[in-house]
This record gives sequence, C-alpha cells and structure tokens, in this order.
Amino acid sequence: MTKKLSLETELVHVDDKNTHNASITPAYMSATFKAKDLDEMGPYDYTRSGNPTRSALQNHLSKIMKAKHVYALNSGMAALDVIVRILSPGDEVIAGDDLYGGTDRLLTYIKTFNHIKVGHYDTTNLELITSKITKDTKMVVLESPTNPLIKICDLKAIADHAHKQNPNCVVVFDNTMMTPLFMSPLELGADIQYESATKYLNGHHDIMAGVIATNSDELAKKVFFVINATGAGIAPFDSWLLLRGLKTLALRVERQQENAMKIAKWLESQNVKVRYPGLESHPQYELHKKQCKGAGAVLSFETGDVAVSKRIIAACEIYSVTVSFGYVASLISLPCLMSHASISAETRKERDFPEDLIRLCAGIESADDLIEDLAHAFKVAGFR
Ligand SMILES: Cc1ncc(COP(=O)(O)O)c(C=O)c1O
Ligand SMILES: N[C@@H](CCSC[C@H](N)C(=O)O)C(=O)O
Repeated sequence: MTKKLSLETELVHVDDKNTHNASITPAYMSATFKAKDLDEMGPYDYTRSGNPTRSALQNHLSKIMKAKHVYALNSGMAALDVIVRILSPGDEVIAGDDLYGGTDRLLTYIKTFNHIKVGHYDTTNLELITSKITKDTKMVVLESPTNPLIKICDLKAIADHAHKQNPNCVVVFDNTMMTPLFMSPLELGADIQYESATKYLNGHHDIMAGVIATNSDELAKKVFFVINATGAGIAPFDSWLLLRGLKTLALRVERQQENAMKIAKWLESQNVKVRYPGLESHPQYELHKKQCKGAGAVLSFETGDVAVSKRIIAACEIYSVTVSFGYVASLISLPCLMSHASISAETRKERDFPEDLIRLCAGIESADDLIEDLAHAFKVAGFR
C-alpha cells in the first residue's frame, strides 16, 4: 500500500514473518540458537545478543517511533543506564530540575562515582537552560511533561541550541509521559528518545521494560554494544507481552486522557491548584500544544497540607495507592514518599517540590466513578 498509515493502524499490525505463519509472533523462549555450521552462524546465537521475539518487537517499535534504530530493554532505568555509558569521566551533563526520582538518582550516582559533571536547571526557563548548555556540554537530559511537576520544556529550541554549541552533544529525551502517540522527540531534534515501557506502552503492569530509539548509526552502535555487553536487553516473554500491550496503546491512552481531562476540570471547579498540560490554565499550555498531540493522563495537584493529602489518598476506593502510571486502572500517589523518595527532602525543597503534591494517573474506568471517588475522598479528608 502506498498510502501512509496512521499510527492507530500501524500499532495493531505487526510485520513478522515466522516459520509457520502464526498470526501472533511466537515467544522464542530459548537462551541459545544452534549454529547452521561453523562458517554460517545465523542471525542469533545467544538471547543476550539477540532474540527473534525481541527483534519483532524492535522492528514494530521502529515503525511506531519512526526511528531507524530501536532497542528494547529490561526497564526504563536500564535504558538510561545504557545511554549514560556513552559518557566519559570529566564530561558535562545538563539536566532538568524536575525528573523522575530514579533518573535523578542515576544521574547523582554517575556524578558521585563516575566523575561526570551534572547540573540541574529549570527547563521551563529557556534563557537559563540555554545559557547553561555550552560547547563543553556532552549530554542534555530532558523530560516533558516532567514527572511529577508537569513542567514543559521547548525541546526544539533546546536541541537546536545544544547542537549549535556542540554538534556532538547528545540530546536525550524521556518520552514516557507522552508516548509515540502524542510526541515525536526525534523529529524535534532529540538524538536519543527513551521511554519506560513499563508504563503506557505496555499498559498492564505485568512487565518492566524500556525502549531506546535513535536515527544515528553511530549512537545505535554504542547503545547496542552496551546492551549486549551488560545483558540489558528485554527477555523473550516480556517482548511478547509488550508486543501484545502495544496493540491497544491508542485505545487505552485516548480513553485515559479523556478521563484525565474530566478530572482536571473537576479539580479546577473545586478551586484546587492542578497541573495538567491539557488545561488552558497550565503556564506552558501553548508550548505543549505546539509540540504534542495530546496531554496524557498524568496530573498533579496540591492541597496545601501533607496531612490532608495523605487523608485524601487513604480515602480513595477506586484509585490504587501505587507508584507508576500508564496502567489501565487509575492510580494515586504522594511522590515525596513514593516515586521521588530517592531525592533528598533538602533537594526537593531547593527545587520547589511541594511535599503535599498528589499525583494521579487516570485509567480507563468511568470518569464519573473516578470523580465521585475523589469527591468522596475530599469529603472524608475534610478538604473543600
Ligand atoms: C518518567 C520516567 N522515566 C523513566 C522511568 C524508569 O522506568 P522503569 O521503572 O521502567 O525503570 C520512570 C519510572 O520508573 C519514569 O516515571
Ligand atoms: N521504589 C522505586 C520507586 C519506583 S517509582 C516508579 C515510577 N517511575 C513513578 O514515577 O511512579 C524506586 O526506588 O525506583
């Protein structure tokens, strides 16, 4: 077919030619592959280096992410760990000041033990962040919307500036919050896009997975070397589950987003300070709309009192009190005690991270039930 297919169509059709023409890519649950003979080893020898189910997944993701090279790994953090191994001691990394707690923890680790300079700045302040990215900057690490403060950065402007300063600077973008459905970071200038596929891409909270995408042959070579050398590649059965989860990505995320929008509007109607990029009240609403096709399903809000936030979370009956997001069921959490507990209280304070902040990710349930559950929890907690 010559017509370019939409992502919704691409997601459900996996191009995979397997031995028996099975409709679903088989899970090749084998650590090893027999060599045809010593002169022709064949494409696979050992699953750490490559596996046919992983290849089918990576080829499918390449199409979806519109990327020349895609690698699937055993977690989102494994993906970032592989990426930062491109750096050498003495290199400088410029990163955002609001990042997932585990990302911050890994960047702090390489700063402490690998002698890499890491600076954290507010990525919503374009003048500030670009003034920090100089010819000496080897890598820029960005998230947008950030987890959990939902800050938006201008990816194209930052990437253009970084490449002007140093054409070899690697701009790394964590697209977990938007997924390929709503944002194409490589088209906006990122050199490497990575995502925690544990979240929306899989959607069912039954595997850990990560994805790295790049159009650069040189970066792809370095990334594959580390994956093979360290064993960070995703396992065959997890590849199979992720291939299955991806088929419903558009359906799930569109419904989750619809619910998140209704919840965000309800929260605003209760005079709650809510952060959601789909709301016109979001300070970077226009910028987000310019670079993304949707707002996702994660939002956060403040109550002004940690004790009240704790009472609200405890009183929810439909939302599970769970870390992570992008699951088909709704989740609620207190980031300072959960996903961002690995950032010290002192650092959180320096970065204006509200301890009372509640993060929520809408699932695919009925929006009316979700709003009613929150309204009931507010009442029980004596809030509003
Ligand atoms: C934005 C973001 N990036 C990366 C990760 C890491 O992914 P994983 O948990 O799959 O290692 C997470 C959560 O864990 C996250 O929230
Ligand atoms: N105990 C875990 C916490 C994982 S948080 C997962 C997710 N990214 C989120 O933001 O909720 C850890 O120490 O990493």
